[in-house]
Amino acid sequence: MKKRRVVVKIGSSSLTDTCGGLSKPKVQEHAAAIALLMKSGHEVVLVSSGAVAAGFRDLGYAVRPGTTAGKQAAAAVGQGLLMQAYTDAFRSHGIVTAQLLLTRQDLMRKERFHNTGRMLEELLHRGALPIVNENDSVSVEGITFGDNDMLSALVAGLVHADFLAILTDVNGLYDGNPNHDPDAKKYTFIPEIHDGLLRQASGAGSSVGTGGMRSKVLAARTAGSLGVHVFIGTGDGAEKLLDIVEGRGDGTYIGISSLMSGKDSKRWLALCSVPAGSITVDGGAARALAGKGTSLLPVGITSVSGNFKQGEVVNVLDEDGELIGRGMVNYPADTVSKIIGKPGDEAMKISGGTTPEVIHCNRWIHLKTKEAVR
Ligand SMILES: Nc1ncnc2c1ncn2[C@@H]1O[C@H](COP(=O)(O)OP(=O)(O)O)[C@@H](O)[C@H]1O
Ligand SMILES: N[C@@H](CCC(=O)OP(=O)(O)O)C(=O)O
Repeated sequence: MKKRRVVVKIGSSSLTDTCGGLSKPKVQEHAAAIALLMKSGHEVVLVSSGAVAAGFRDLGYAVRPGTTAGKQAAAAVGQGLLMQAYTDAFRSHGIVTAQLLLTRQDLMRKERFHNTGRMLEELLHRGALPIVNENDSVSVEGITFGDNDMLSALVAGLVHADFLAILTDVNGLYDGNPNHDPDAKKYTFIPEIHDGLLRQASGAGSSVGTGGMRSKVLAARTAGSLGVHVFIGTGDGAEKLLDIVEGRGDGTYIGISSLMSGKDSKRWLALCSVPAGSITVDGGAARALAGKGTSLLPVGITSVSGNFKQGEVVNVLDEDGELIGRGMVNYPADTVSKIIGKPGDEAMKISGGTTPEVIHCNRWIHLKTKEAVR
């Protein structure tokens, strides 16, 4: 896989324990995952929250302070603790850390913006890990970044990152807050952010997080406009970030289809994707898919199995049940079931979609059975 420049954003909820306060085991787990990503050849910039959450208890606050002065004071204590924990954790992996505290003005003025960018380039060139946070203790109310989700999107644009991974305490964007609505459904793949998605995302889920899912979706939109692809979700263990950049993360990918362009896309479909179901096609469709440049249309489908969602990957089988390939679907399983065997116009009327293709040829790989991985 291509070596990528990745910005990783870690929220307060993923760094603290249940009573607030920094969780060293969590810091160490993130450090192991970032170290593995760097050792695999990827360049990483870390945007880390957690200064206020790490500092408020030592100042005698029972909960995260609400006043500006309280947050600034807690951040002045917590930022040092946060960096100390990161520096210790990364030293054990032989990685040098660098602290960068930004205020909004640093990115608003062109000269400072370029200086910051050059400095980050130098750190990356030297193999160090820049760790960025807002300079909370001196940031002036009204001209802050608002939250670190937006800061991470701007940093990703500044360093021309390929990918922004936003790690949080929930495994992706749902069509409602899953902590309140047990029937909320998760999006695995979103081509781009539209206003309807913003309406489905609400505020913070923990007592230490600030912006909630809404600020992540807004950040994803900004990152997208800067040409950066985004993942929002979670993960465990040292492999989690490698899994995320290779398309196996537990969360929502935004704009990932173009990230996985050309050969990378095909390789990911073949090797790394985990099929969420299968579609069986008739002989005509099987022959067409085996040739070049053909998309899968509903008219060639004979049955559907599994409860896959839009944007997930499915196995495509011939009438004998043999695997012929794998592709990313434009419609969820229940919609595909309704348009089986239908001509394009009728299928679009039923699905309400803008394309009759169930799998576009750019998101399809033809596999011989013995090449199949799962
Ligand atoms: N549509 C949604 N999908 C997923 N999570 C949501 C949604 N709307 C609101 N949330 C909430 O957003 C929270 C994550 O944001 P936040 O608490 O600010 O985390 P962090 O500290 O990682 O930035 C989740 O725990 C969840 O309660
Ligand atoms: N800069 C602040 C974090 C602000 C913030 O956006 O927090 P979060 O929603 O947990 O990412 C801090 O370090 O405490």
